[in-house]
Formats: sequence, structure tokens, C-alpha cells
Amino acid sequence: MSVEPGFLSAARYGKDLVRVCRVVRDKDQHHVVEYTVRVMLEGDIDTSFTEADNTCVVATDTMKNTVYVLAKTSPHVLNPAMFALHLATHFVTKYKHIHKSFVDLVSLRWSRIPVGGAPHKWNFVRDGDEKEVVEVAVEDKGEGLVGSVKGGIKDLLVLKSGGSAFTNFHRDEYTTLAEVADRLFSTSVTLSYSIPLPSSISLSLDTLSEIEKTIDFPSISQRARKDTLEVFATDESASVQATLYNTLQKILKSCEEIKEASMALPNKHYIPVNLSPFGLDNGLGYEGGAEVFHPVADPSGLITATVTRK
Ligand SMILES: O=c1[nH]c(=O)c2[nH]c(=O)[nH]c2[nH]1
Repeated sequence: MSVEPGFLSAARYGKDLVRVCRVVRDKDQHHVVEYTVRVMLEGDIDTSFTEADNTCVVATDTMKNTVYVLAKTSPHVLNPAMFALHLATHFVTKYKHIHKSFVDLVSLRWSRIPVGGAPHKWNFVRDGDEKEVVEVAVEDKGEGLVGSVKGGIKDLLVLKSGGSAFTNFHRDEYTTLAEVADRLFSTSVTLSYSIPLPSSISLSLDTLSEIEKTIDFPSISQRARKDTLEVFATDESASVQATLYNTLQKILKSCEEIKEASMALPNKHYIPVNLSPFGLDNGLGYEGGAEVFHPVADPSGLITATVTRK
């Protein structure tokens, strides 16, 4: 018998990219959500890897079906964080040998089409590439469930053509970048924040409605998005770093529920074109204010930070 050189030190499996759309028909007022869901499970599953024993394997096809069934039956389906929490709680309560579940959910923006100035009851428009993201984990610790919830945004594309400078940065023999007092700043916002669950409510399938009443997840997500856009628009940006930090501080200020927030901002460079060969001034000096740019896909800067409540 061959002696194996390693041991199984971590194992997790699940279904990714489960796409589901749910329509809730409240008479002729419809609500639509479209989610892409990832379910991952941990527990007493080692033998499925080490001994080819599938008896402990809840098939990933079963997980996919569960997403569809709860999309129909969950009273929380329109609330992305609560729907993810419902799914994650389901898996650790339904299967005794599953001890931890992870549900990541991406929600597309279907906004109501304005008709005659009023939002239409059942017509929707995809409102850009932006997605709301939710990451939930629920662990059965033996003496009760412990849940964690993260909310956030990805692919929110923004651009400011004024109010952005980048000067006074470190210079050495490798530096060619010119300082500029007025540049174009564009990024694709990735935001993630953690929202502790109320310690007074023990997590279970029976307490989900109470949790939904106690924490207004949709309101938190709306406030965080509003802050992100407002700080981006109003900050006299000294750098991507400084604007990112100001945004996270604003989010912590207006969302008491959030314990910690992280952001990743690629600096999607727009390079001013040199038009001097054509006798044209395109603001290439320190004052900046260029008008013609070459948007470049790569490379891009990538600025990340986390701000934690004191
Ligand atoms: O806001 C910026 N931060 C940087 O760290 C950086 N580096 C760079 O080349 N341009 C910029 N802009």
C-alpha cells in the first residue's frame, strides 16, 4: 500500500453560477430580482475526497434545486442579504453533517422604467453593469448557529472630469509621471462591508423574520451606495487613496450598522493625448485640464483599503 505524502487539510464544495430570476406579483405591481448564487458547504465530507465515499455528498445539483425552491417559497427572496441568510441557514439545519455554509449572491439592477414620469408597475430596465453583492456564512457551532453577513457593490463605473489632482508624490530615478493639478479620474468601485447580526436574536430558520425586521439591509445598501457616489462627486480628490479613505469614513458615519468597510478602486487611466505636433494645446502641463484622452485598459493602478470602526 502506498503511503500518501499529504493529508486533507481543507475541503469545501458547492454549486457556482446558479442564475435565478424571481417575479413577485403583488396584484399588478410586480417586483423582479435576478441573482447569481454560489453555495459552498463544509462539514464531515472528508471521506468523499479521501475514500471516494459519496454517501456524505449532498449533490451540487441538489443545492441548485434548493436555490430554485427557496426562490419560490422564501418570504425573504426580494431582500438579497436575507435570502442569502435563509439559504445558508437552510443548509446547516437541513443536513446534520454540514457544519458551515457560504452563500455568495450577486444581484443585477433591474430598475422600473419611468413612464409619464412615474415608475412602471411591471416594466424594468437593466440599470448599468453595477451589481449588489452579498456574502453570507452560517456555522453550526454545536451550541447554536453563528452567522456573518457582508454587503457591497461591484462594477460601479464612475468618472470625474474635474476636482481631481495628483501631485507631490515620491520621485526617484524610475519616475516619469508628471504632476497634474486637474486630471480625469475614473474607476470601477468594489465595496464590501460587514454587518454584525443582532446578538440578542439567536439565528435559526424561525428567527429570520425577526432579523429582517431588526436590520434593514436594503436601507444600508442604499445609504452606502449614495455615500460612495456623493463622496466621489464632491471630493476634491488628492489621489485615489485619499478619495477611497474619505468614502469609507462617510459610509461608517452614515451606516451605524457597519463595523468595517473595504474598497478596491482600480485607477482606470485616461492618458492625455499629445496634440502639440498638430499645433494644438491639450493641457499637458502642471495645470492639466486636458480635453482629449486615450482611455487605456491596462495597466491600471489598484488601490485598496479597509476602515474599521474604533
Ligand atoms: O491617485 C493616484 N494614486 C497613485 O498611487 C498613483 N500612481 C500613479 O501613477 N497615478 C496615481 N494616482
